[in-house]
Amino acid sequence: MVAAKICGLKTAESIAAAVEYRADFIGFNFFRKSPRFVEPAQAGALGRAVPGSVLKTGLLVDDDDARIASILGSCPLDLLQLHGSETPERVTAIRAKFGLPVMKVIKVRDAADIARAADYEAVADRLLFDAQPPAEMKNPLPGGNAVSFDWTLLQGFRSRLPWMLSGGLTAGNLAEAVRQSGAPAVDVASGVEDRPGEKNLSKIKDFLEAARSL
Ligand SMILES: O=C(O)c1ccccc1N[C@@H]1O[C@H](COP(=O)(O)O)[C@@H](O)[C@H]1O
Repeated sequence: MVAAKICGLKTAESIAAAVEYRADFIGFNFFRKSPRFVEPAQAGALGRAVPGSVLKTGLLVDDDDARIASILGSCPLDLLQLHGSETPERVTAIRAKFGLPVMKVIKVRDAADIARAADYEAVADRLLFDAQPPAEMKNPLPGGNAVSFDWTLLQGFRSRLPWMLSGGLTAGNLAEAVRQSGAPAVDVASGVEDRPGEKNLSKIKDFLEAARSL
């Protein structure tokens, strides 16, 4: 079994499916330019239906303290996912100010990117490896682009921190992604959707069942 996070949830139905099929984490996306963006007040209301055993994650991209405080004022969260270019110093500051665990995202194209994870070992609580979008992609998001990287780059990766794999995962490629990377946990946004921002409940079920079967 690998732990699983379903990210970019913004309806009661998709949250109910994630809870029913035993997601370990759910993610609310607070990056305004994303098709998965959810208003913090709406996320706060949706979050009331999430049992305490499922960690509510807030996806943030290079937000300042005022915005993070404002989000947390409307939406209690268990984990902050920092998906921008936050430095180790910024991660330290966010963690100290808000008193919440932080998952720092490392965007991967080659082995040098994996090595950058070491910069966050002492300051983050978790790591998440996502793909860097290819240079030719037009208007990529900072994540959630349904793009994978070479999973074998993570083979033998060791960290004192718990870590997750993301980037272009689906129920169909999950077993191979976990086999090649050794990931103990996985995260998905696009791979459980019909269109950007539109979750498909059957795909959520299939993804979570696939994760539990590994
Ligand atoms: O999903 C988004 O719209 C998004 C926007 C900005 C930053 C990150 C975003 N999503 C995260 O990206 C990865 C990969 O997603 P996908 O499965 O390839 O679509 C995942 O960790 C999402 O949490």
